[in-house]
This record gives sequence, structure tokens and C-alpha cells, in this order.
Amino acid sequence: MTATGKAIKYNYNALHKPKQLIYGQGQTAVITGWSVKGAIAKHLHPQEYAVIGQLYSPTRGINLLIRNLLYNPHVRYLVVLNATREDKNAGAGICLLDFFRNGFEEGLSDTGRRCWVIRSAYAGYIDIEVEASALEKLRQSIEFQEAKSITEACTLVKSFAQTEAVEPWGFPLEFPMSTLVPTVLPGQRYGHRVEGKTIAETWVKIIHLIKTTGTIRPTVYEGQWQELIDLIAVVTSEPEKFYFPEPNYLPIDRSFLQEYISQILDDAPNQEGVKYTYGQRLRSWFGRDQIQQVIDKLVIDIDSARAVMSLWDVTNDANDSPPCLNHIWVRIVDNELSITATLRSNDMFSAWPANAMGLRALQQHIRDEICKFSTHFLKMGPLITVSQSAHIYDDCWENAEKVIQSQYTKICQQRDYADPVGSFVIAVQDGKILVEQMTPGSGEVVNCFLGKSAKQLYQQIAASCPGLQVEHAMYLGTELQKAEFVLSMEQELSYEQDKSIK
Ligand SMILES: O=c1ccn([C@H]2C[C@H](O)[C@@H](COP(=O)(O)O)O2)c(=O)[nH]1
Repeated sequence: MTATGKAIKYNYNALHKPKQLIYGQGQTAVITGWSVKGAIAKHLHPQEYAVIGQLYSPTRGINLLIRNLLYNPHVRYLVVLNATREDKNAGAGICLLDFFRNGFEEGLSDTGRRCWVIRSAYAGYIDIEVEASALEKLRQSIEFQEAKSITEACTLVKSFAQTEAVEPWGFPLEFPMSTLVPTVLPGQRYGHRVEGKTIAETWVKIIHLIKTTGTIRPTVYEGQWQELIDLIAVVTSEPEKFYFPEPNYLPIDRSFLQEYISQILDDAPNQEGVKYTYGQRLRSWFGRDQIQQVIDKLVIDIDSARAVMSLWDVTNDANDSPPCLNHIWVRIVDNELSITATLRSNDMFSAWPANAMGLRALQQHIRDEICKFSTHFLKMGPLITVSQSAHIYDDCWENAEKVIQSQYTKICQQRDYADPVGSFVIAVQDGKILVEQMTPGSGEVVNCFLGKSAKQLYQQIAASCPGLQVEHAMYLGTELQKAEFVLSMEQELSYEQDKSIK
């Protein structure tokens, strides 16, 4: 703190996420939610505020925000901006205000950890290590206001700045924090494939793959994430009205989805502080409606491989907040319409389910429109996402583990055994092992492998069918070993696939 004449200048010291904040010398903390913080800062003088920062999610951001406030007792005013649709969906601002309005009580977090639970309709937690008396003191010492627009927020900040300087409410407080270091198993680094029937099932498999084999790397947001590079997710049969598990373990629900779909399908006007919406990029950003263009293209030329929508603006996106969804490609094969979306950076735990459902709604819309304006009857094909940086942030690791523990085994048990590579019939004939590969469904023989040992055969099969499913390959290994055993024995034994040796 330095005193210059009458005005006192305070320094804000952030314990957490220091590079994500804009600093001033005043006594008001401004929480901008999803509106970009720079959009407010430009209307204010640094002496009018203590700090400006964004808060996206109640479960992920509030704990660190409160810890930072406890370390900066000169902050005596709080302005929470709640201006965008994203703020309404996330509820982070409301939850923060509820902390000050309603307080907190001891309870369990969504991962079952003991913590302080904010008395709010939105789930928000504070670490139990933070003393309750400090939290109460903070609540009593800060005057808070909600703003519905950037203009209103600035007016509030300026009016607080005009009041006399207030003494800090105490000394900076810091509390211990536990950290979780995951065990990472070895695995592929680049290029991964996950498939599931529904978005929910695929999501659980994605979370498991990243959590077990993803590399731990620093993020640009002063934390860490676990990351796989180029993860292709194929969702084969998400139902038209979307599948939400009961109880719902996804990070979104139906009412959130409703709002979100419109952010992808519908145009949106420019709004100060809002970076972009996908709907705006698709419908009007480049002076054309790309969704309609794709529909028109495919109505005329059903076999076209040129049905592309681009969201990356080379003239504009080298800035602070470029879109994550960059490229969408629509393809019709055998009367099945698939969509492939490329996301340069994808938060697989918190954002992917919404991204995938929004894209599925877009796919459905394009299919319906093509059917309406042509004589084609098209089925819904798969939804494919290509997530280039497929990551899980460290503050979601605990939740991710919980999803894996409660869902992954169940989902693996539900798998069917239809390997698209086909099936293999194994027999022992004339002192050799014979394996015939057959097409799935129709059972047409397409390949034959012959050899004396299990090794000779599995090497041939692996070379010929590199896409074989892991469990299927392991099964073949056990059967081939049985066949080799029968061949190697002096006495008359017979081999029959899937039966014990007689
Ligand atoms: O539709 C979206 C929008 C954002 N993100 C995530 C990906 C990153 O974790 C973060 C954006 O960070 P940058 O790569 O822009 O820094 O938001 C998504 O997963 N999907």
C-alpha cells in the first residue's frame, strides 16, 4: 500500500491464477463472468478497481477466487457482472453472490470430499481447510452488487471509487491446499480413437483414456492438464432427443443443452464483451450463412466432399479468444449423413458433452433440411469429433476419477462383440492351424491364414488386420494357443473353437 496525497493505492497480490487478472489500485474486485475482462477494464481507471477477473464456473473458480480475496483484505467492494447467456447457463456469478447473501455450510462436494458448500441453487464449494471464521469475516466485510450490463458494472465501480477509502478488514490470510498427482500409464502420444453408441458412453471412454494415458502438461492458464493429441471420437447412434443417463453423470443437463444448441444453430448479434458464438460464425460472420450453403450444396450434389463450414477467421483470430471449434465437414455415404468437427482445443471433461450435443443438433438440422428440399431419404450417420488438444484440467481430475470409478466398468461390460474387421473361424487341419476371416454380418470368407504355431498366425493376422479390436485380438491369441497345444500333443486331441480341449 502506498499513500499519495489523499488517495491510497493498494496492491492486489493474487495467490492463484495471477496472470489471468487485470490489476488496479482501488478497493473493488470486479468479476466479469463470461464477458471478457478487457471490455470492462477499458472503461475504468486502474485507481477505481482492485482487480478484474473472469469467473466461468461455480464449481471450478469460486474456491480460488475466495482464497485470493482472503489474501487481499483491502478489497471492500465486489461487483459481479451477470450479462451473457453463458453466465445464465453457468450460474457462477449467482453462486458467488449467494456466498455473500446466504453463506455456506459444511457438506460434501460432488466428488464426496468434505468442504464448505455455498447455500445456492448452483453447486459451489470452498475447501474445508479455509477457516469458517475467515469466510464469515470476508462475508461481513465486503459490500457486493450485481450488474446486468457492462455499463451498469462500470457505474457501480465508479460510485464505490468515489467513497472514502476504507481500512482493510484484517491481515492477508492464506490456508493450506492439497494437491493431487495422477498416475499416468504409458500409451500412444498422437492419434487416438474412441467409439461409443451415445455421447454419454463415448464421453466416459474418452475421460478414461485421457486420465490413464494423457500427458501432464502446463496450461497457459497457470495450472496443469492431462492431454492427448488428436483424439477422434465416433458417436454412432445418439438418439434424436438425446440420451441423458439416470442419474445424470454428465456435466450438463437438458435445460443447459436447450440454450447451448441455439448458440450453435442460431445467429447472434455482436455483444460487447462476448467473444463469439459458433452460431454467429456459421450464420453471418463471413457475410454468408454457411449452414444454408452446405444444405444447398448437398441437395444439388449428394456425393459432394466439399460441404465444409469454417469458423476460423484468419483476419481476426490471432487475438485473445479464438474459437475452439474450427472446421465442420458434412458427408453423405450410403444415405447416411455424418458430420466431422475439428476442435483445435477441447476441454473434454467440461465442454465436450455440450460441444458434441450441439454438433449433433446441427447434424440433425442439416439432415432434416436436405430431406425436406430433395427426394433423398437420409439416415443419421455418426457424429465424429476430432479434438486436437484433448485435455482435462487439473481442477477436474477428481471429478473425472469419480466418473471413471462409477461408470467405466459398467460401460465396458455393455460392449457388443461385433468387430467391423469381421470374425475369424479357427480350425486344426492336416497338422496345421487354419484361420478364415469373414465379413461381419454376411459371413463371406475374405481371407485365409495358415501356419503351424500360434505365433505364425497372430503375426499374419496382426499384419493383415491392424484395426482389430483389442479384446478381439486377445481372444484370438488364446484360441490360437489352444490350437497349437492340440497340434503339439502326441495323443489324439481335438480342437474346437470356443470349446475346451477334448
Ligand atoms: O466450445 C468450446 C470452447 C472452449 N473450449 C475449451 C478448450 C480450452 O480448454 C479452452 C479455450 O482455451 P484457449 O485454447 O482458447 O486458450 O476452452 C472447449 O472445449 N469447447
